[in-house]
Amino acid sequence: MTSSQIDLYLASGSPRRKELLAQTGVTFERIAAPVDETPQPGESARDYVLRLAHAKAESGWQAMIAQNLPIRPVLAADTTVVLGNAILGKPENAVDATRMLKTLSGSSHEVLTSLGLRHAGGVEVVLSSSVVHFAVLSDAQIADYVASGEPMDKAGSYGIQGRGGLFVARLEGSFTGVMGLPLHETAVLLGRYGMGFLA
Ligand SMILES: Cc1cn([C@H]2C[C@H](O)[C@@H](COP(=O)(O)OP(=O)(O)OP(=O)(O)O)O2)c(=O)[nH]c1=O
Repeated sequence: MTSSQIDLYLASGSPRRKELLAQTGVTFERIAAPVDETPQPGESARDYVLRLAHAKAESGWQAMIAQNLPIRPVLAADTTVVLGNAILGKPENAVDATRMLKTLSGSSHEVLTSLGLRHAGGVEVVLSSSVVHFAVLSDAQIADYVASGEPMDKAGSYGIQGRGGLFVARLEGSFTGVMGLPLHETAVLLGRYGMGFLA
């Protein structure tokens, strides 16, 4: 593929986002976009997740400029699990993953995924919200799941697309949004800029 055939950059290290974005029919390259993911004091989960998508897209754009790369739009996303007032990000270790899974067991939580698209005219952000109902999990099920390693790089310490899907009794919303990149919203956003299958 020549450089001029590439539509955009994906500012994400997430393998899920790479796999899902390919389904929208766009061609892309990844670009590294490190950002500090610490929530600000008193920040709501919605404000937090939108701020991070914005910051990741902007960081990718600045990396493109700094590296003298061809100018293209930059897409980024952020996924956060919200339980009551608590924002659950990726676990720090197995103990943290166990703690999160115990709080999610037998209750419902919200999963927010924000998209940020940085282009020459500025940044556009979009939010996808889903409600996930978890079954009651036994201590042994949680210990087994944590030992599998699957929770470690995932917000809320589970992956709906993997073994974590066995814990999901019901989902209201977007399966791909929970997984990290809501396909419908992504395709509509990119389509507005003439990219992908919904252009
Ligand atoms: C809830 C849930 C999250 N996740 C993942 C998606 C994201 O990769 C991760 C949330 O962390 P994010 O900070 O959104 O993303 P990331 O650090 O993995 O990647 P990047 O910032 O470079 O784009 O959790 C799943 O894979 N399945 C799930 O069911």
